[in-house]
Amino acid sequence: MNRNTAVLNIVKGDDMATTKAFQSILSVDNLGITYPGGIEALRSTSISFQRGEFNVLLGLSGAGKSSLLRALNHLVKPTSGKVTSAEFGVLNNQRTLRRHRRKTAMVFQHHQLILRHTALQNVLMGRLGYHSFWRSLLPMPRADLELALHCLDRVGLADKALSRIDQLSGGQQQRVGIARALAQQPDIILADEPVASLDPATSEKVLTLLKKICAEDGITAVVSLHQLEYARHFADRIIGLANAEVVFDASPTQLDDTQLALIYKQAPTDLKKTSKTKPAEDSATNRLPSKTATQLEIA
Ligand SMILES: Nc1ncnc2c1ncn2[C@@H]1O[C@H](COP(=O)(O)OP(=O)(O)OP(=O)(O)O)[C@@H](O)[C@H]1O
Repeated sequence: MNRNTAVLNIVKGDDMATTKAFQSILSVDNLGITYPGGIEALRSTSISFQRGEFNVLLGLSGAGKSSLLRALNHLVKPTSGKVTSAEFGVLNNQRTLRRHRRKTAMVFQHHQLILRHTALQNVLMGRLGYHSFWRSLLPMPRADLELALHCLDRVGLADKALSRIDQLSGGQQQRVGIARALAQQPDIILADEPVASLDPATSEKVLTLLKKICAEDGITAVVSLHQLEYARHFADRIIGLANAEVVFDASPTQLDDTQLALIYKQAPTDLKKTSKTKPAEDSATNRLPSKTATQLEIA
């Protein structure tokens, strides 16, 4: 069943709780992204993201995941089509964009933290969007400090508040990245390959934390991943991209070998041979097994 049909059917059922669960928070309409030089990263794509949903973007390298994700707050400018925030409207002017960005936090693969600053100072950066340029030159208000400490506590790093980022492990750094996103008090978190630099055990911990926090705070997440097993495990909804187009958009339970073949452009029989092993099973080396579906995406 097409996802939109499924949503409509439920909404028609007049179940108010379910209707609320499917409230759109952000949508893209006929979105196209073409980079200078004519590389088409996204072709006329329309998607509606629902409040509180944990969305995972899957696809081969170059499929268009980062471009779509970054277009959601205009870090990449769409060439055609539009992005609409349910709260602030179409992102077609600076004022709307600023308001939308303030409530849309980003988590990056390489954290984008300032290494020689403390964890607390980095988390406080999440508050900058709430202050004027001039105000941000002064020490941050006490309420912001308390909020930043609370965010560090939620990611289990209260005791590292005064540690420099370059004294933390990769997993701890990413948790600081999540705390900084939280300090923004966002409605939406965009996470671009947030666990690509982490080992499997740490990746699972970071994704578990991100999912838990989003569920607790009703945050909508759009997360690009290269690991199929994590997508299956954590996503409420998987959006599969191939060749700059959405080729799959449904719950993980509907992602069968035929659909995977569309995303990874392989024959379903080839996928069967390689899609069974789970990433955590190769615990001896703490690396992904050499022939798992998780690596189909990386190929
Ligand atoms: N700044 C850019 N300038 C020109 N072309 C770009 C730029 N960024 C991305 N592209 C191209 O756009 C296409 C989509 O790239 P994108 O980074 O969105 O894919 P992706 O699915 O996120 O890939 P990956 O998983 O490797 O990050 C690719 O062909 C890529 O080379």
